[in-house]
Amino acid sequence: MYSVKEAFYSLQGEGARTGRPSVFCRFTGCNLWSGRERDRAASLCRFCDTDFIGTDGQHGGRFADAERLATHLAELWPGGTERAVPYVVFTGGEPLLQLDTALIAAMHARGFEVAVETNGTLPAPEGIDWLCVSPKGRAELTITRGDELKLVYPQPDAPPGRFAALEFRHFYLQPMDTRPAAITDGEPPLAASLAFCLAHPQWHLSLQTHKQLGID
Ligand SMILES: C[S@@+](CC[C@H](N)C(=O)[O-])C[C@H]1O[C@@H](n2cnc3c(N)ncnc32)[C@H](O)[C@@H]1O
Ligand SMILES: Nc1nc2[nH]cc(C(=O)O)c2c(=O)[nH]1
Ligand code: SF4
Ligand SMILES: [Mg+2]
Repeated sequence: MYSVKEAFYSLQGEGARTGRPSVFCRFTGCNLWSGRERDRAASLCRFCDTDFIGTDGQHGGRFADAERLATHLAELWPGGTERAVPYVVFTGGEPLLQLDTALIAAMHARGFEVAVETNGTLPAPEGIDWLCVSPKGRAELTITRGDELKLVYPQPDAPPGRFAALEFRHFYLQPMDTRPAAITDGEPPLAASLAFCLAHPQWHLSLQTHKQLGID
């Protein structure tokens, strides 16, 4: 059984594949925050910009097996795009609480490339085509290799230097959107991220372009 908060077709807004049309599957639940505002200040991840409670979002629901969820997600991909490789991004919440080899295989069988956005604290199943890890300063990172490391910046307890020697192909700083958590102290994230990237060119800037575009 899989619990999905919402699923939608949009453009990847972040990281190395920014701009790529993608089906997003947002799983319910996370291991670093309950999702309830009253628990935010005491959680391991405090700046989350996402509602991942329940299954009541667009195209959300509970799916009995991998075949049913894969069929549901594949229906969100537009027809008539013969030259595009279909692309699904599993996110959440924390997708590695639910994503398994059966679902990856079912998406591959439908022609999809499979991407994952994870906090990197849980083991990843085999077969993921694009792994994006976004470390959270207060949580132990157990995934130390992948395609892109996308660090929300600044996090006082997660300086970029801690991650710079890990085995990733791309290193991104993503300015923290302080609105969800009503964070008002500290340096402005965009200016701080820009300055850090210019001073440490291993790191590239990732903007959350979907927010600028006003899309999901
Ligand atoms: C909502 S998370 C879901 C996937 C997974 N739990 C994770 O944290 O990577 C998706 C992406 O949004 C980023 N993110 C969450 N809150 C953010 C914020 N306030 N500002 C910028 N990025 C944020 C996360 O770091 C992650 O890269
Ligand atoms: N357009 C768009 N791109 C995204 N990339 C990662 C997202 C996420 O919430 O994991 C996300 C999202 O929520 N929307
Ligand atoms: S950003 Fe990711 S790890 Fe942090 S609470 Fe949100 S879903 Fe969980
Ligand atoms: Mg998001």
